[in-house]
Amino acid sequence: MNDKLQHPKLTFFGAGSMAEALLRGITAAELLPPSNIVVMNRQNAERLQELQQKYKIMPASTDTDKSNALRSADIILLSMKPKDAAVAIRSLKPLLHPDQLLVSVIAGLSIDTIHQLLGNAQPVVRTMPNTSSTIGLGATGISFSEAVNENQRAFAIAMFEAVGLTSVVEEPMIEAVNGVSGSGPAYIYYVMEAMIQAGVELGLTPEVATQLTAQTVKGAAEMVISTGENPGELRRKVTSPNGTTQAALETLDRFAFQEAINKAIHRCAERAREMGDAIRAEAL
Ligand SMILES: NC(=O)C1=CN([C@@H]2O[C@H](COP(=O)(O)OP(=O)(O)OC[C@H]3O[C@@H](n4cnc5c(N)ncnc54)[C@H](O)[C@@H]3O)[C@@H](O)[C@H]2O)C=CC1
Ligand SMILES: O=C(O)[C@@H]1CCC=N1
Repeated sequence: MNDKLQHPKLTFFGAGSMAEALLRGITAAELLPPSNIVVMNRQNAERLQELQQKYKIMPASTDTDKSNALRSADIILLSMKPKDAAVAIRSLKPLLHPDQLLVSVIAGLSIDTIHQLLGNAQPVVRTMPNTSSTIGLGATGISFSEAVNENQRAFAIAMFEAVGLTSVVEEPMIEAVNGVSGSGPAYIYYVMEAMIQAGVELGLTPEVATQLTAQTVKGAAEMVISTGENPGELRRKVTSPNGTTQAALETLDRFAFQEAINKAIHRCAERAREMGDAIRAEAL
């Protein structure tokens, strides 16, 4: 990897919750000196000051600073909401040079739509990370446009490996990644909310119910990862015949729990495609 990409200049185009999750993970992993990182948003200067204080990065709040941050970046991380993507990416057209790398975390936004908006075949890395990147336990699907060179590919993978598990997939699989792991933390939080509520109804304090729930989820995940056994095998080891767990699982089946999760994930992927189509309609 040439020196330029060993310490590339990285500009965050968007400074919201996903951007901060990556920023925290990347700075904690010391992948880049904070002085190489510039963060910009639409207009919230206070937000930029907060990120500068927390991560020692450089804010870009004036129009001149923003243009300079985009022109001089080796990598631009597109981290605005899908509804804002078309306008933001079009604004890049007069600023980009051919060897700058765009890295997108934007749900639904395809590489081809980015190319349509820019009118060129800019090197683009399309990803679907999740907010667990904040603590280095992220799960990211990553795909590449043809123009991405080996150094850019290696650094992009290193960026997301710095914040968790990274899986190279063909671009059409990114919506499936969105359904399973991009939005996945929210499904687990939803289950945890219900577990905590039930624990409190049964007499536990909210603190104890939360601690027991969090440790149970963490332990179950670690059992899958460290034993190599699949969730079904591990579930059966918990389920004593006619015992307490079987009674609980039968209740979950009566409420079509697994079917609900399955349909939610398919709907999530479908929504990502809908959002991508909406951005593409703006690009045409
Ligand atoms: N939140 C999550 O768990 C995940 C989010 N994503 C994707 O990350 C992207 C951002 O999501 P969030 O961080 O949740 O949204 P957010 O609303 O928290 O942050 C969006 C940021 O983009 C900035 N922005 C919008 N238009 C801009 C413009 N024209 N110029 C400069 N900055 C602009 C906003 O000021 C804000 O800082 C979305 O596309 C989402 O699909 C992807 C994976 C997970
Ligand atoms: O809910 C969303 O659209 C974003 C993308 C994946 C997680 N959050």
